[in-house]
Amino acid sequence: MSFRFKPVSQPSNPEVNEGGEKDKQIKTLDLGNGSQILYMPRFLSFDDSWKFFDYLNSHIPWTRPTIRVFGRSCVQVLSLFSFSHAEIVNSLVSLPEKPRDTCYVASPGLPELIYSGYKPHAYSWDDYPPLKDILEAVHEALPGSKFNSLLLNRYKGGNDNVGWHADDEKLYGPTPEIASVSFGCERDFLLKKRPNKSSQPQERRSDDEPASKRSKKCCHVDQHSFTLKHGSLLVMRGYTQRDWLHSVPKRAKAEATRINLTFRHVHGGVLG
Ligand SMILES: O=C(O)CCC(=O)C(=O)O
Ligand SMILES: [Fe+2]
Repeated sequence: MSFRFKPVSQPSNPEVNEGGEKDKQIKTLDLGNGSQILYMPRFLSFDDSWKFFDYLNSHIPWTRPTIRVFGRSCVQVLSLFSFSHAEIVNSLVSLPEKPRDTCYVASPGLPELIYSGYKPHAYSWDDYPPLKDILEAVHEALPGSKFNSLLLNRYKGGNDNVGWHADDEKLYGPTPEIASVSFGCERDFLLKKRPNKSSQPQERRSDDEPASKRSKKCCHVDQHSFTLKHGSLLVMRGYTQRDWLHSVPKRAKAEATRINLTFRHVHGGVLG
């Protein structure tokens, strides 16, 4: 199964902030010190994006890894030896290890991905042809980039989320480029600067300003937020994974499902 579709084309000058036509809009955000974000709200058309959403929702082998924990009070856990084997087994409950469904797709011969202590099975692109169509569109929009792996996330409502983290695993190299395509329910994507180890404020600050104002100024440039739209593409580049954290927080009002694809390049495989 493969979809024919037209990616919304890129404006001739991708450096232009909020380029001419609404369809072709690209926003670039320079985070400083060699980190950049690029955002195309209408990367794929509305209708194609719903086709992809329906396909992915029903065909991807989504899993939500669980951990088995003893479902009694902590005090009782301390005296586990007083329970029979059957009692212990009956008391085990499964808790979600990740608050969202995930799946991993990768080209053959790549080093295994291990993240947050979890080693996902690597599925093949050939099993899910529409993923190859989306990959092709991403490559077309980002000339010179080459992605060979994909982490998929499904958020089945406002409780599903991803906490603050950076995708800074060694196998992505020192300056990973991550291309993130979103379908379905809009969710907030937050970025915040990692604490500066030297703890020296980088901005000039005026000491006769009230402290509340100073901290407001400081936090303003150290945090950014995007509402990731259906069919959008967000790219994290340069040192974003080294210097910034990102998250998709819980949102009580986001009742519908969102599917997100994050394309990455793993070093050291057949494709190098
Ligand atoms: O869902 C998103 O937009 C972000 C997902 C993410 O950060 C990840 O998979 O590492
Ligand atoms: Fe991430």
